[in-house]
Amino acid sequence: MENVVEFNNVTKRFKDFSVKNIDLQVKRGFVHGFIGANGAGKSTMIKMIMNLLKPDAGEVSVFGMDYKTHEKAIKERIGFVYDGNVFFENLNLKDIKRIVSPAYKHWDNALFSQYVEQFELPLNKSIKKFSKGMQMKASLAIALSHHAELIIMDEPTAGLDPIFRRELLGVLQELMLDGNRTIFFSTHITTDLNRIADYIAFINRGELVFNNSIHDITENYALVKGRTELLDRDTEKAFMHINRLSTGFEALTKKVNDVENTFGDSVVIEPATLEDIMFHLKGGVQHV
Ligand SMILES: Nc1ncnc2c1ncn2[C@@H]1O[C@H](COP(=O)(O)OP(=O)(O)OP(=O)(O)O)[C@@H](O)[C@H]1O
Repeated sequence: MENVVEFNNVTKRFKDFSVKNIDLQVKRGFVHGFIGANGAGKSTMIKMIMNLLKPDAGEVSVFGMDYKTHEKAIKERIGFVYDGNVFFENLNLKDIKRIVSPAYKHWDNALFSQYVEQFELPLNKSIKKFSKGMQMKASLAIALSHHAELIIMDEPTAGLDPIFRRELLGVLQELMLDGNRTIFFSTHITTDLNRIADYIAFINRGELVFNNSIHDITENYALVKGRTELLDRDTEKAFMHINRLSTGFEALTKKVNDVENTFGDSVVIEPATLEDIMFHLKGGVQHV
C-alpha cells in the first residue's frame, strides 16, 4: 500500500518541547485522524508535513518526494485547511479566487463555485466579517477546488456547531469516494473520528504512541473496572495505566487474556474508546 506521507525518524526540538524519533506512514486512500492532548505536538507534525517547519533530524517525504527538491510539485497536490487559514482577511472570496487560482495547475472554477454554493458562502463579503464556521468553509472550499489528492487539516471542526460539523464530515466522506484521496486531520473531537476515520495516529508528549486502524485499536485495547483490593504489585502488571477512584479502579490494558486469567469474573472488561485511551496514556505508560 502506497504511503503519501512518511516520517522517518523525525525529531524537532523547541526550547521546552520536542517531537521525538517519529516514524509515521499515512496510507493513500484513507482518512487518518490525528489525536493527542493539548501541546502533544500535533500542529508541529502538521507543520512539518506542510514544510512550514523543518525537522532537526530525520526526513519527511510527501508523495515519495522531498521538499528540498520538489516543494512546488508537492504543494500543488495538497489542500491545507487550518484554523486561522485566512491569510487575506481584508479580501472577499472572489478576490481570493483570483489570487489563488493561478497558483494551481488543476484549479477548477466550476468546482469552486459548487462549493461556494453548497457552503452558502457570500462572494462579495470580506473574509474578516465571516463567522468562524464560514471562515472554515471558505478555507475548505479553496483547499478542495484544485483537486488536491491529500487534504491536511489542523482541527477543522474545532469551534463549529454540531450541524455544520456533521455536514463537513459528509463532504469529506464524499471526497473519499474517489478512492485515490487521502485525508489527514487533527482533532479533539473523537466522535468525529468514529464517524469517518480509518486510521488513528496518537501522539503523546511528542512521541507517537500508535498509528493503527480503528479496527485494530478497538481489538487491542480494553477498559477494566473492578474493586481496588484486587490490585497488587503483580496484578497491576496487566495494565498500562490505572485510575484509582473511591468507588474502585478503572484501568487500560492491552493484555485482555492476562486480565481474564488473573481476575476472572471479578472485573468488568469493556471496549476502550479513543477518549479512554487518550486519558489513560496521557500521563505516560506505566506497564507495557
Ligand atoms: N515555534 C515554537 N517555538 C517554541 N515552542 C513551540 C513552537 N511551536 C510549538 N511549540 C511548543 O511545542 C509544543 C507542542 O505544540 P503543538 O502546537 O504542536 O501542540 P498541539 O498538539 O497541536 O496542541 P493543541 O491541541 O493545543 O493545538 C507546545 O508546548 C508548544 O508551546
